[in-house]
Amino acid sequence: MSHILVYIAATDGKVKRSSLEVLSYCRRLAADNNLKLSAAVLDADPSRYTDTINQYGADTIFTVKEPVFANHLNTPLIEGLSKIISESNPRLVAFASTESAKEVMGALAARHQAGAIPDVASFSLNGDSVEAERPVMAAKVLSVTSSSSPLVMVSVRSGSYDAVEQAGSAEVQEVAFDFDEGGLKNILKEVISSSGDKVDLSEAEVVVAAGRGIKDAEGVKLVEDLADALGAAIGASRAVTESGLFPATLQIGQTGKVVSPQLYFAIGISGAIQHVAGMANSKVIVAINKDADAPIFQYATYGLVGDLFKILPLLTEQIRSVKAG
Ligand SMILES: Cc1cc2nc3c(=O)[nH]c(=O)nc-3n(C[C@H](O)[C@H](O)[C@H](O)COP(=O)(O)OP(=O)(O)OC[C@H]3O[C@@H](n4cnc5c(N)ncnc54)[C@H](O)[C@@H]3O)c2cc1C
Repeated sequence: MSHILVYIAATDGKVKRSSLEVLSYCRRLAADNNLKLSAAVLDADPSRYTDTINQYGADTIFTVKEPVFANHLNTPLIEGLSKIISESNPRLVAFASTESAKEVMGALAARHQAGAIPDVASFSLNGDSVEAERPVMAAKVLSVTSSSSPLVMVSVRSGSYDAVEQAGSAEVQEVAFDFDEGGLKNILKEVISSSGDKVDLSEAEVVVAAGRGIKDAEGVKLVEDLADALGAAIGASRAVTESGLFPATLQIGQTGKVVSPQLYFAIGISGAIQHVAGMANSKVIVAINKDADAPIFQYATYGLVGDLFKILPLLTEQIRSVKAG
């Protein structure tokens, strides 16, 4: 029986939530189409991830163990996944839309003559064809794309599906893999963490995002205090990253990161369509803005109309005292 293969992205001992979302959805898709579900994890020590993957009901977990994967380079990843695809012959390969997914998926699709549909918000398998919806033009329009290739690859925007546990008893298959690092055109010399990235923005459950309304260092401090009280990741609008108040790596939106947390605070953000394109998938959106007509309130679950410089200290204090019990 053919299968759906899900690539599991994992770093520092933690599986990316977006990969578990894709795996959960593919479990349903596989069952509906009489296919098996497989997961692939490639790491210096993949065994540290198999228990977590097993909580999401895969039939098989392909593991590839190689020290080179510790460096997070795309070339060995492409080679390792290519080997799994050649040996196991899946019907569909699904990725979470992470930073490297487009390059890895593009290279694999070219090599295996597969149809590739990147950055989808939803997809389905109908007989011979894979059909997907992709947000385009700053998410104003959904384009429907389909591929009837014998092998199709998709990458899925984070937050498109829920990660739903269903414990399984997957068979773990170790795939033999030899990689000659001498052939690498890129090498990783050093990893420098960004100071604002205490919590990984793309994977965060709670995001506190700052807009131009925060104005200056005092506003930055208020946003940092709220994020600290909530254990949240900090994000920002382009107006703020361009002003230098927060680094460009924290920008959310069409030309920044796409986030899909359980809880999103939009602080002094007007709600321009280019910003909304990066956060509209958030489950609960709380907007704080002094302008009652700001477009962000159209997307907000809860809206607070008022001066953020007055609201944030009170909110942070309340959260701290609730957490302190
Ligand atoms: C091609 C293109 C790509 C783009 N990509 C992105 C992107 O990826 N991400 C992105 O964010 N933007 C992007 N933009 C820019 C986008 O169009 C907006 O200009 C930007 O999002 C505005 O940021 P903002 O909401 O922080 O600022 P503003 O629109 O200036 O809004 C500031 C808000 O703060 C409120 N405010 C001010 N003072 C206070 C106060 N004391 N208390 C409470 N509220 C207050 C105001 O009422 C206002 O609503 C892009 C634009 C283009 C053309």
